[in-house]
Amino acid sequence: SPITPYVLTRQDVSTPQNASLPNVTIFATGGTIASQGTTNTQTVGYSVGLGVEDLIDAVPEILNIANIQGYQISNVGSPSINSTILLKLYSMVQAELAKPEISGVVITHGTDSLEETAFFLEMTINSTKAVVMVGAMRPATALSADGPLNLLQAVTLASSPKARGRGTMITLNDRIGSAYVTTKNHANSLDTFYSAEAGQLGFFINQVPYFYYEPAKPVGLVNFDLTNTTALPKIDVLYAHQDMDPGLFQGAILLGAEGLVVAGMGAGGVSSAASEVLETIYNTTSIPLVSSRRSAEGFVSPGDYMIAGGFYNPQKARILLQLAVAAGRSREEIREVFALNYPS
Ligand SMILES: NC(=O)C[C@H](N)C(=O)O
Repeated sequence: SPITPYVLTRQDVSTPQNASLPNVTIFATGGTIASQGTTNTQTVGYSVGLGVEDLIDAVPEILNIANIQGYQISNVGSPSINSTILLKLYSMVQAELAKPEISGVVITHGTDSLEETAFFLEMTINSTKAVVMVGAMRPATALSADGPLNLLQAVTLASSPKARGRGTMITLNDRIGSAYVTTKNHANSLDTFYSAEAGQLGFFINQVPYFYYEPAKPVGLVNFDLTNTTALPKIDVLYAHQDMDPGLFQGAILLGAEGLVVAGMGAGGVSSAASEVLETIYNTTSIPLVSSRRSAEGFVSPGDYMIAGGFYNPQKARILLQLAVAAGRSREEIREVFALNYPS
């Protein structure tokens, strides 16, 4: 069913839109940025409930930056974001960016799975306009809530001509990161999307985005056209550990998984028992098996029958595998997609 937009109007002037300002559309999905606690010191155990109009109304200053309209895509904690929501977001964002009058879009999202949605959009949206994902680590009711300034910065970024050609970006706590590599690093800290390895594109100084580099594309970037896609395949991530039950791999396949990502130990290690089961799956099915790492950073090298995840962490590898399977790529073609992010 069509979603009605919420348009923020200027209460102090008679004309709601300012023709000299860029137009930015906000898609709200839920998360801490849309959450409320019962006291202003509560920073855990709060609940999602604020709508896109509340988020926008809380920062009237954004009217000095852009003409804003907002759509409510979902209103959930980001662990509950699923491929149905992703496909809805994809088609609405793609359609919005195709409108000549739109400068860019902002997606408000819980931070827990924000990087997965961001990576999904990075690999599917076909536009040079800015796609900015933003969240918050403190609920809207907290002392020093971070959501309002994060949202103001996200709208500023989506309005900026300098943000074009940079793919999907994640902004939080003054930082601007590339969706291709940025990861949630800390469960509680405001600076959770800080990434020491790569992916920091810029920083806000007094709310002005400063980019360290000219626009550049990550080497492994691919574009999947989802125009005719109505569902995404089931891909599971299995986390390796001492005494892992190798039956979990077969169990996932029995439950309908069309691909598996293994969050292996170190640079992708699994026990010899697990490896035997995975090799049997490889030899008896055409299911793609991707080897990633439970270590926070690093590279998984190509070696055996497993498709090496390279630099992709398990959750990004899962999205890439999901898109490649949805595109009908064979196991060997999927290996080539992943190989784009290996050194050559
Ligand atoms: N900071 C956050 O947004 C966390 C929240 N649990 C979510 O991802 O929805």
